[in-house]
Amino acid sequence: MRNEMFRGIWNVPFITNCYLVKMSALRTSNAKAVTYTKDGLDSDMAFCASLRDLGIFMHVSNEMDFGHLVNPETYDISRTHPDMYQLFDNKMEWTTRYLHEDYLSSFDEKKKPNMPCPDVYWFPLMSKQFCVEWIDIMEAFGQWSDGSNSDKRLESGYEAVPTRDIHMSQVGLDRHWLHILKEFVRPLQEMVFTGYYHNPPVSVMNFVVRYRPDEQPSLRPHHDSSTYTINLALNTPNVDYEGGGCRFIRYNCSVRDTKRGWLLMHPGRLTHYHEGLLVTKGTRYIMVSFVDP
Ligand SMILES: O=C(O)CCC(=O)C(=O)O
Ligand SMILES: [Fe+2]
Repeated sequence: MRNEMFRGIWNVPFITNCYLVKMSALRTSNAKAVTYTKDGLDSDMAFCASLRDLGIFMHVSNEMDFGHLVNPETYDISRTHPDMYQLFDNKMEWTTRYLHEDYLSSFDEKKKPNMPCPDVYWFPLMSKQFCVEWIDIMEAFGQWSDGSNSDKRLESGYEAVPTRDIHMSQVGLDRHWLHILKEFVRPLQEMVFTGYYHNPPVSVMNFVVRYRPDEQPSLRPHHDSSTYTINLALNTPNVDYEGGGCRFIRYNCSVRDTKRGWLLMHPGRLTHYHEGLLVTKGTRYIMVSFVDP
């Protein structure tokens, strides 16, 4: 019943926390005996006992979805977009809200995967709402790195190709992001890079990059320290910014028309030397992971 294998209405001896009352049941004269107090019983027990004594029936229904009650132990209203942090407490709603509506279509056997450049794959992953809230969370946190080579967040303290970025560990979303990698990204990877299996994917570098003309407008050619990299577009070219995109130098092939919520997946080294193209106006945001360094 709780897992919705059955839908229906059940007559039950006890209800608690939250209920709807048909007022006419309580407007009868004997309903005056309904009480929340009875020796030795807590208030819910006392209430239900008095309803039973009066022959007033209680029911539980799962015929309709009424939404959910948040768990106040884990729902942290001090966070920007606390629902984003509810992945482990409220998985079903989280997935409905934040996974891209076309995510599953990538697994359609009749469909050929999108490959905008050689061995660069392109999949819908996260919803528009996810992208909007993810950017909000980063901007509310606001502590973008300074783009220099020294980076205290890394074990080595050194970043060879620095970006202006925020790491997921800084905003308490690293566990959530690793779960996304394991549950949603890994199955896509297994489909296109066949025979490579690594579960769970390992990733220590998970970050949002911000490109702006007056801050960091582009990223010089480099390899990533990854087996494969994912690069998720969080906003939209020619709407939120001009220019931008990712160029794969060996193939002289660029992806400029990136789509919000879609990820690019490409090998990190050797063949996929790449660069971040110049943003000439506005702000471009991407979420990047170096998977299996
Ligand atoms: O701007 C891009 O799309 C490329 C980003 C990138 O290569 C990186 O962050 O390592
Ligand atoms: Fe890169």
